[in-house]
Amino acid sequence: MTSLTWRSVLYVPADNLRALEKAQTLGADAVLLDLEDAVAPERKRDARGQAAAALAQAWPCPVLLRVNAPGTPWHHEDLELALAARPDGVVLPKVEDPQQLHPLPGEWPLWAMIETPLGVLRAPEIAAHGRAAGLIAGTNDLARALRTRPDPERRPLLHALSSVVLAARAHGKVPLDAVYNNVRDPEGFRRECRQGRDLGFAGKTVIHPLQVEPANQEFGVTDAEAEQARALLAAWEEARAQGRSVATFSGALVEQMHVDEAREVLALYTRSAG
Ligand SMILES: CC(C)(COP(=O)(O)OP(=O)(O)OC[C@H]1O[C@@H](n2cnc3c(N)ncnc32)[C@H](O)[C@@H]1OP(=O)(O)O)[C@@H](O)C(=O)NCCC(=O)NCCSC(=O)C[C@H](O)C(=O)O
Ligand SMILES: [Mg+2]
Repeated sequence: MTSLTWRSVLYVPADNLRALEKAQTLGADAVLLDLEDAVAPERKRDARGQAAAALAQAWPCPVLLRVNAPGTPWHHEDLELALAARPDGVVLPKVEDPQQLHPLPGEWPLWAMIETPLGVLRAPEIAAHGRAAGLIAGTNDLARALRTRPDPERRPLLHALSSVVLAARAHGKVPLDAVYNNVRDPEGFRRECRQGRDLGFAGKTVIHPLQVEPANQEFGVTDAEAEQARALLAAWEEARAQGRSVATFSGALVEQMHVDEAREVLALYTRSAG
């Protein structure tokens, strides 16, 4: 499954051995080993060692490594680990400038976290960077920096979330939605997944085993959606065979972009099933 079709990306604190073991079995489309905010300063070294051991194992999915930000005391050693252990990608927190991606060694794809006001404003330049594979929204840090009030509908953050999607999509990169902190609120989690999907995010970052399958469902393609896409394509083929340039399906206009979208839906459906 390519990163274009990651529905769930599971954060795992790299100092939590049990979580590292468990993460291999949970069905997330990708796993993100965290050396940053989920790991206390005095545990960074242990976390690095455990991340190295985890990356040496065979995983059923791609594994990303979130390093500490440039300018922190841990950044260089985190990068050395990344160079040696070769994760499938490196996640850089609190990116505010594309220049921060330039000096990074290695050849792994970079995932830039957009979680500060400046990061949001510069998201287009960051997404345009050649090594950026995608943008990840970080609403815990962003909400704090913006001094927003908590809002179950994320209204104070909608502009920023859409900016992340817009910047990533403009440059053909993958936008991943932020985490939902309440791991015991399945309804709220699903609601936020649906909102993220409506906004254009490709998938969601998650923090707990209970969030993996719901994210896979909400960002995946249902049997009914696949059937709908097939029927639209059939209506299109029929119209084209009759020499018409446009078609209607269920009473609505169908043009080439709807056909492209239906093909994308079916490709995602096939990849998710496999
Ligand atoms: C949120 C948690 C601290 C909850 O922990 P806990 O209450 O201990 O969970 P449970 O007892 O329900 O756990 C049940 C079992 O599941 C395993 N587990 C828990 N979380 C994970 C995980 N992320 N990956 C794999 N396995 C996990 C437990 O070990 C239990 O296993 P078992 O012993 O077999 O029963 C905790 O879930 C957690 O630490 N989550 C990750 C937190 C994290 O990574 N935070 C950093 C990213 S969030 C962020 O801030 C993004 C961004 O930067 C921003 O600014 O927004
Ligand atoms: Mg953060």
